[in-house]
Amino acid sequence: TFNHKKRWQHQRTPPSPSRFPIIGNLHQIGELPHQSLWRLSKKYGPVMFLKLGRVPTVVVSSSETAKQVLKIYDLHCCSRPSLVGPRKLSYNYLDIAFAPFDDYWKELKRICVQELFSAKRVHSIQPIKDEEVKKLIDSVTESAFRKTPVNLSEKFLGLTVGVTCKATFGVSFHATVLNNDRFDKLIRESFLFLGSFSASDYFPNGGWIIDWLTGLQGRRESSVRDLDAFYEQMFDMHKQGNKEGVEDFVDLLLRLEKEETVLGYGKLTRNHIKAILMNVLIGGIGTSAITMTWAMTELMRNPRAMKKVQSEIRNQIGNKSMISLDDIDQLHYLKMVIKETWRLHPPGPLLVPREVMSEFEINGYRMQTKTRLYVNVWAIGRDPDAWKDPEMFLPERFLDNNIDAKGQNFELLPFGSGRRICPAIYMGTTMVEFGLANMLYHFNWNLPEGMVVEDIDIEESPGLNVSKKNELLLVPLKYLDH
Ligand code: HEM
Repeated sequence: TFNHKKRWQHQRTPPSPSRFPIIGNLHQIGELPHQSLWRLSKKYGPVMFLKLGRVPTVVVSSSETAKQVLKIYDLHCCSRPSLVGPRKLSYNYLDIAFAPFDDYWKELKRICVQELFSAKRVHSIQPIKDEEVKKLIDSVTESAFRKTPVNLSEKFLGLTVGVTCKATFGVSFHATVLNNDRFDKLIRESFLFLGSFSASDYFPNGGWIIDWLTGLQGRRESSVRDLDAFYEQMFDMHKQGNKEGVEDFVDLLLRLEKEETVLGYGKLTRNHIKAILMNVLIGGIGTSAITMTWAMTELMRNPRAMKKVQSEIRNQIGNKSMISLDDIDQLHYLKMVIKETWRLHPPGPLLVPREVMSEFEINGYRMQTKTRLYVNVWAIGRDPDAWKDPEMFLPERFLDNNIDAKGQNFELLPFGSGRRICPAIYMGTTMVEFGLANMLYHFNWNLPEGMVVEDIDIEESPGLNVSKKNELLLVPLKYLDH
C-alpha cells in the first residue's frame, strides 16, 4: 500500500476549480487574469491547475513555489509556449522573449546581454536620457507656469519612447516614416496583440477561425506589415549613413550581421534583427513608463512618503540643474520607493508564460511536459505570508532587509528570475530612477482642483504589461530653490 500511495501521490495534479467542457476554466479568467488567478489561488492554493481551453496550465502564487519553478526546476521549464500573437511579430520566434529554449536562444541572449544590455551601453546612452529628460522638464515647467495639469502617464511614455527610439535607431521617431501618432498607435497595437486573448492559443485545432472572424488576425497582420516597413526604413537610413552620433542598436546589430555572427543553426539575418528590435521596443517602452506612473500615483496617495523622497533628493543634489547617475546611487529612499512600487504594481504581473520541457514535481504535484506555467508575481507581492501589511505602501519595509528586485529574492520578482530573467534590469532600473528623480526634484505636485487624495484610483488596464487604467493628471509647481 505504501508503494501504491506513493504512486498515487506521484501522479497528483494540483488542486483545480471545476471546469466546463471545451472551454475548461477560461470563463474564470476575466479581463485582469492576475487578479482572478490571485482570488482563485486563495481558495485552491499556491500551486493550482487550470485547463484553459485545450491547454493544461499551472499557476504558482507564493515565493516558495516561484523559487521551485524559476530556480530549482528552471532547466525543466524555461521554454516558452508557441503563442500566436507573438509569432508574426517575432518572425517565427527569432527573438529573445518568445523563442523556445534551445542553442539559438542561448547564444542570442548571451550576445545581447554582452552587447546590447551591458552597463557600458547603458552609460553610453546617458546623454540621450539627459536630453530627453531636459525636454520633459521644459515642457512640465511650461505647465507649471500656466498652472495647468500635466498628464503624467503620457509624459512618462513620451520620455521612454524618446529614449528608446534614439538609443535604438539613432533618430527620434519624428524623423521616421511614422509620425508621432502612428508610432504610438503601432506600439500600442503590438502590445495588445502580444497580450491579447487569442483563440488559437487555447484551441490549437481551429481557434484561428475565431481570430479570423473577430478580425484579430487581420489587424495583427497589418500591424506586422507597418512595423516591418518601419524596420526597413531604418536599415536603409543606416546604410546610407545619414545619421550622426554614437553607435545605436541598429548599427550594432548590422555590424553583427556583417561579421557573419553565427547563432545556433545559422547566420544572423535581417529577420533576426527585426525580431530583436521588436523586443527592445516592447520591453523598453511600456515597462519603465508604467513603473514611473505607478510610483507617482502611490506617492500622491501617500504624502508622507512623497515628502520624504523629495527631501532626500533635494538634500542630496543641492543646487544642480541636472541629476547625474552618480547622484542616483546615493538616493536610498528613492530606490525603496521603486521597489515598493514594483511589489504592488509589477508591470508584468504574470511574467511571460513558460512551458514545461521535462517532468518535475512541486509540493508533490506533478508538472507534466507541455504544461503552460504562470508565476503570479502580482499575487506574491500581496501575500501576507511574505509581506507584513501587504496592502500598505511602505517603502521603509526595505530598510532592514536586503531584498532586491534582481531575481534573487522570490518575494519580489518584477524582472522574473532564472534563465528567462529580463536581460535589461540595469537599463530599465536606471531609466525609472532617472526619470522619477528629476520629476521629484524639479517640481512639487498637486492634485487638480476639486480632487482629494482619496480620489486617486489604482485601477488597472489589461494586457501583457498592466498599466494604470485612468491617466494620472497632476498640477506641477516649480521647485524654485535652485
Ligand atoms: C522597468 C523595466 C522593466 C521591467 C519591469 C521588465 C520586466 C520583464 C519581465 C517580467 C520579463 C519576463 C521574465 C520572465 O519570464 O521570467 C522580462 C523579459 C524581457 N525583457 Fe524586460 N523589463 C524591463 C525593461 C526592459 C528593457 C528596457 C528591455 C529592452 C531594452 C527589456 C527586454 C526584455 C527581454 C528581451 C525579455 C525576454 C527575456 C527572455 O525571455 O529570455 N526589458 N522583462
